[in-house]
Amino acid sequence: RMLDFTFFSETTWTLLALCVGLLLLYGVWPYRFFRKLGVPGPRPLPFVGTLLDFRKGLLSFDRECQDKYGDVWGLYIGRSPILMVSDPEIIKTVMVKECYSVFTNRSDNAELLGPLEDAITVVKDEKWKRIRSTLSPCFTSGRLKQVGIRLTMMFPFGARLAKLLNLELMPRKSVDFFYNIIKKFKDQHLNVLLYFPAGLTEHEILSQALVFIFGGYETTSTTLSYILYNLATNPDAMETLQKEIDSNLPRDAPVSFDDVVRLQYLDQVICESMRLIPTAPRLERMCKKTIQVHGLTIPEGTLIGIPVYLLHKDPHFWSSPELFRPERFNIDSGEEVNPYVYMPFGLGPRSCIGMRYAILVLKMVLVRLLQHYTIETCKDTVIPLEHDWMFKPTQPIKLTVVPRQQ
Ligand code: HEM
Repeated sequence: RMLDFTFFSETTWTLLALCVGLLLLYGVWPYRFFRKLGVPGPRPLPFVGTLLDFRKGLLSFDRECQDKYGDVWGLYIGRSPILMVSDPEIIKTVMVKECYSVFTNRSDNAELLGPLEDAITVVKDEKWKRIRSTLSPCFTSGRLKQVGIRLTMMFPFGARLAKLLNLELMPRKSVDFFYNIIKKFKDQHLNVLLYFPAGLTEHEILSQALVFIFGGYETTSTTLSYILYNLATNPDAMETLQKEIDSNLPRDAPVSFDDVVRLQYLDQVICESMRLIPTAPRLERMCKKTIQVHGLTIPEGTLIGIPVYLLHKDPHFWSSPELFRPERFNIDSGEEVNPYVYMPFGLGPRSCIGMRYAILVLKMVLVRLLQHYTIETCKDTVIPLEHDWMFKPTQPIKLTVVPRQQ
């Protein structure tokens, strides 16, 4: 049946067509951005940009782009451009050299308001510098030594937290929930404030406490499960590690900070696991001032994306990148690690503040666990590990824990 065009008047049709036209124009308007800059990249679709390409998987998509366009390419997350960079020299400038002057902040994250608006991860410029320098002394090795053995005892509490935190994003309700718990705790035990250096307001202190719970717990436990997965699928490495632990530490004595620092192979296992499966597969920095970097003009307001996962597996920088070979991190191995293509905890002044603490926790837990158990694969273990587009394992990681003979 023919459409009845007389249903609307001519003027209405014209207005409708104009609206649709304007809507489409609105949808594709931002896509001039990289064209103007001369930066190549996959063709974006109206409104969604290049988001649908993520269905191919983060690594395959980034690898495909790098193969086609080189070390600098442009993507669109919806209508927002993101300039992807995999060139070590540009990465060095963005993350380290010009961190304070140009690339100080991450993207604006409108969701993190309320209790988290003062969080060190989201605050900007001078405020970030003040909070960061106030918190940094909490993470020196001297402070970590004080924390020492007590660390491992915090895990049962953490397990309960994990259940509550098993949420995709950070819904306001649960953020408020934790904020109130910490506030109550603080009000009842005023002396905990003594552990915090002066210079932060109460809201700022509580925000940081929240960030440490949200940002520190999940990352550490995810990293731990990847390490156990890599050890289980590489039994030779597991055996070497257990030998190192057994020959250096008595089985039932408490494990100290100095004990775990001495274990070199343990350190290499952690480094290699975080190379093969980085917990944070991409990093970002916002450009706050137009700048020329190695011949590339980056306009103010451009978001830079660093494809960590891609860099960690780039055959230009790693031999047999798909293999789990902790030895490559041995200083005597003769294999050089380029610091600008290896960044499991980020890079430069805005890198992870909890890195040393997290590594200490991982080492303590691994030592205690592997003294008494061997981790093995079972029929339900998915090999190789598959990730969804959000970089979460598509299937839960299932392993067998076998008690060792005493
Ligand atoms: C294995 C566990 C962890 C991993 C893999 C990890 C990884 C990261 C990464 C990749 C970043 C972004 C760095 C960048 O943009 O250059 C980051 C930032 C951060 N992490 Fe961690 N992290 C871990 C544990 C922790 C822990 C235990 C804490 C707290 C006690 C923590 C606190 C933070 C904070 C506060 C930031 C933001 C720093 C800033 O903006 O100045 N992280 N982390």
